[in-house]
Amino acid sequence: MRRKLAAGNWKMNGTGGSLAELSALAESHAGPAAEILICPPATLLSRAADTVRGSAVAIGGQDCHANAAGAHTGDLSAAMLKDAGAAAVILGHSERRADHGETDAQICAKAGAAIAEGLTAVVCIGETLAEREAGDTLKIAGSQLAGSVPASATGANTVIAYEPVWAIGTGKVPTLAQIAEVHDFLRAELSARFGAAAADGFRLLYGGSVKPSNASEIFAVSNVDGALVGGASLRAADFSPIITALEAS
Ligand SMILES: O=C[C@H](O)COP(=O)(O)O
Repeated sequence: MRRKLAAGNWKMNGTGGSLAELSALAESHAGPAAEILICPPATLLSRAADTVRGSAVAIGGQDCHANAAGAHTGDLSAAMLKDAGAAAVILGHSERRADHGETDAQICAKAGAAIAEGLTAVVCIGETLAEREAGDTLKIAGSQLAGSVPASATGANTVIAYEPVWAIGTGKVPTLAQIAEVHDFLRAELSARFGAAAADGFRLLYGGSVKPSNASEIFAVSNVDGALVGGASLRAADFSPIITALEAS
């Protein structure tokens, strides 16, 4: 049985004052039925980890380098994230693919490094609007999944987040049938690669304009094991009802 996961990606948002939102979240979900993960900017990782210590909320990074150490100005290794208190790391988010030109091969190497360090790799994939309109959604999902997920991945160390690029921060959400089509496809692709039993262990998150108002219907979709939430994860008042909806699903 897969444990549901509510993951929040704060992206490039948040300073010290934002930690009050984390405290509020931890207090209102003391014994959650779902796993809760918040990925703040790297500048807040240590303080966020201190803030949630002893609670049910885990902390994650938003990227890591594939190498363990060295001359990579501005980058952080998986070991550094772990040292700062992270239990997981988001990799291959579409904003990193677009802003930093990250390729599937680079994301795969980062995920392998994160897994080797004991972090959960949250690997993101998803099509652009042009790709969807060209009828290439499943082709893109399949190739990004195959290229970005390392051979060392298991359901215990890797989570897949399906995030259609056109749904991120736009208020546009795919139909429930469109979400189901991709998630069912991803499960089948994982099954073909890792075998049915192993594939069954991977959590598949949906991401893109998830809000308290649409969370319940999305969580009822086949093979949706949780969400990767951006804007609505910044405030406990918004993220909390999403967690509650996931717990009830
Ligand atoms: O990582 C999170 C996603 O990019 C979703 O962002 P959003 O909930 O603001 O649309």
